Amino acid sequence: MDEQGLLTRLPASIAGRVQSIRQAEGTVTLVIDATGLDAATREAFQTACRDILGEAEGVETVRVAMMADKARRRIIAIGSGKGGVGKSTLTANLAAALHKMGRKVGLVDADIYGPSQPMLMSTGGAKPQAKDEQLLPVISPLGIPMLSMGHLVEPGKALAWRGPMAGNAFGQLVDADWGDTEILLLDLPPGTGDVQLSMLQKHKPDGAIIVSTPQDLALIDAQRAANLFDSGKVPIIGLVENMAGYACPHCGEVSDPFGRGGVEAAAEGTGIPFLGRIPLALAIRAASDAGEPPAAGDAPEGEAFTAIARQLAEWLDTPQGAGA
Ligand SMILES: Nc1ncnc2c1ncn2[C@@H]1O[C@H](COP(=O)(O)OP(=O)(O)OP(=O)(O)O)[C@@H](O)[C@H]1O
Repeated sequence: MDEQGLLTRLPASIAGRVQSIRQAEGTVTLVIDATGLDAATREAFQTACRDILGEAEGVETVRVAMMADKARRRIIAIGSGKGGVGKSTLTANLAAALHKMGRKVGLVDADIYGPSQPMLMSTGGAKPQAKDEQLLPVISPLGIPMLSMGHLVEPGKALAWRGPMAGNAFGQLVDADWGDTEILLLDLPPGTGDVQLSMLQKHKPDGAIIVSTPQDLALIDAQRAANLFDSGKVPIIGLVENMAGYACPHCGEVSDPFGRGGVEAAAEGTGIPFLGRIPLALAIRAASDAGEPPAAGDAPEGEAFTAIARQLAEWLDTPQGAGA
């Protein structure tokens, strides 16, 4: 029986609340909107789903996830095996694109080596307030709540931090008062050492995106990042290739200074989804330096970011992304 067929078996009161239903190898996974339901009704809905769908042909297991009234906040980490590959640029633009799509997105810049989000999001110099010992995020000109290591310490000061220290400061950022933020994007420090590991242990993200440039060396590092997330049991949403092909601003010819297709091939080899490529473009760098993420506007250089943000949004709506 297909998913639609399974859905019709459920009473309308439950079926109307089903956010997603997926069936694979005898397991049916349901995500149900539990807004306004009391504990007894939730329990009853879960039991009914298990009983009714468990009787359908070919169904062995029924998994039901109830999304609480206040949607659970999902943390998505953006990582890279090495620095300078565009991890922060991607994170800022994913935040801008998701915000534009109407998602309640916030941004944590955990990059102690070079916190660049204050510049990318035009919040340099802002000092976060605290209430009851909890930090209050700074609101960017785009309306995106954010906190950065750069808001907490002077440039360069956090560089010598070791894992536990960085982990504590990071905990303060993630445990801030994020209000109704539903998606928290996490700009991780580049690399795969104890600093990153301690951050993942402190707050396990719900999913991770890995950024790489097309060079072989960057790809080897990206594989290390994949191993780091695997060992922390963080699902990898996919790989993004940045600085892929250079469009000459004078003649328009596209060249591939770092090769082409390497990240996609690497993704294929490891079974990690490939989310897309972002060209190396002067306009991206100029907009980033000006604190105006291109994905916030309608300029063509924002499109590649928006396409990736759309895939992230889709992943978040799957049972796995919903934490089912
Ligand atoms: N697609 C792109 N086209 C042009 N410039 C880019 C692109 N992506 C990133 N850059 C530029 O490359 C530099 C490094 O980018 P970014 O700071 O995002 O990298 P990163 O991986 O976060 O680095 P790190 O975390 O090591 O500081 C920045 O100057 C940024 O503007």
